[in-house]
Amino acid sequence: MRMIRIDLEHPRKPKIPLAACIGYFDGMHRGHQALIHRTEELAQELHCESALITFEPDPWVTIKGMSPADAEHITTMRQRINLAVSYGIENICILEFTKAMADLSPEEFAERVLGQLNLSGLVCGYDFHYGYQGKGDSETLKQYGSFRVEVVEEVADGSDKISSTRISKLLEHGEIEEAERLLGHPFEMEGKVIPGRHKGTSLGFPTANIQISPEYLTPKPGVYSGSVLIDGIRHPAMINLGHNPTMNYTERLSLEAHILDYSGNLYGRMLTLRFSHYLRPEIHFQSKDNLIMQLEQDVRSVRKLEHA
Ligand SMILES: Cc1cc2nc3c(=O)[nH]c(=O)nc-3n(C[C@H](O)[C@H](O)[C@H](O)COP(=O)(O)O)c2cc1C
Ligand SMILES: Nc1ncnc2c1ncn2[C@@H]1O[C@H](COP(=O)(O)OP(=O)(O)OP(=O)(O)O)[C@@H](O)[C@H]1O
Repeated sequence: MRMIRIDLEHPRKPKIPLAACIGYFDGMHRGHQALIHRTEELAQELHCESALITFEPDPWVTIKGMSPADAEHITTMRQRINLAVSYGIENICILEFTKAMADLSPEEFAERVLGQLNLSGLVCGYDFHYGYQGKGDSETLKQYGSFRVEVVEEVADGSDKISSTRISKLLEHGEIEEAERLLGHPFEMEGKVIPGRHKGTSLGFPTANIQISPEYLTPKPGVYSGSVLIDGIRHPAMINLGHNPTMNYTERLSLEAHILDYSGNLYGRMLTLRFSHYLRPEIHFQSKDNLIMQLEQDVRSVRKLEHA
């Protein structure tokens, strides 16, 4: 995989011709995957490499002045890149999306930004808009670009388009199975394992505490069944996104996982928590023993759901 960073101040031109798709691609859902698939076909047809063009930061941050911490996503930039590569994309082009770039007219954007990319073909969705006030679309791309433009029709599920917004809402309501169906892959949150307060160990349920990237949206707080991949082995896990009211209340939401059938030191490692089912809300128990009884019940639920 090759990373190509594009900005307005330092124009450059990669030597290899590219067939690319363009967008923000939060979640890399089934609609986005349709674009990737078409891009790979086009790359073969035009004898060039495949690429995905995306923006940093989120266009909402640049255009609407939203703070980066308020722009919440299903996937981090790192996950979007890894997913694109896992679906076969060879080059990732990141546009440094400044106010100056956002203010370019559709014609200027096609020339000064896309013109830097040695494009033979460009794939976009039927509703893709770009350029100052979103005035550009696939027709202006055909008009101003010196490459072939392909438009992918709407990928819908039921009567509605599959969209990042639709999937975000499902996650905020804890509807993990439905989110996974529209994503076309499991919902996962990744982060570094940081020290907790060692209360979990005293309960008989040690946990890996995950540093939550500010890039993420907040899924519905509560307890989930899921799994974690460690050294090539997938372990069932029970995940808590909450405030730990019984043992050690924390103001900020904490994300932690008790990994079944695993003992070892995970501090400092990157872990990817895969969410598969919402189990229950977090409960403020009257005693430590009641919490332990509930956690034992949660282990049984996880074993059943994760077939472990
Ligand atoms: C799967 C799971 C479910 C949990 N459910 C609850 C709960 O319902 N109520 C609660 O007060 N704490 C709950 N906790 C939090 C634990 O009580 C405990 O505070 C935490 O695991 C200790 O974290 P530490 O590693 O920072 O010491 C849960 C933890 C896990 C891993
Ligand atoms: N369901 C879909 N069907 C077809 N094309 C889509 C679909 N969802 C997004 N696209 C296209 O994929 C590209 C990347 O989408 P991007 O995430 O930038 O925009 P979006 O339309 O805001 O996505 P979403 O609606 O999922 O938030 C764009 O060209 C967009 O038009």
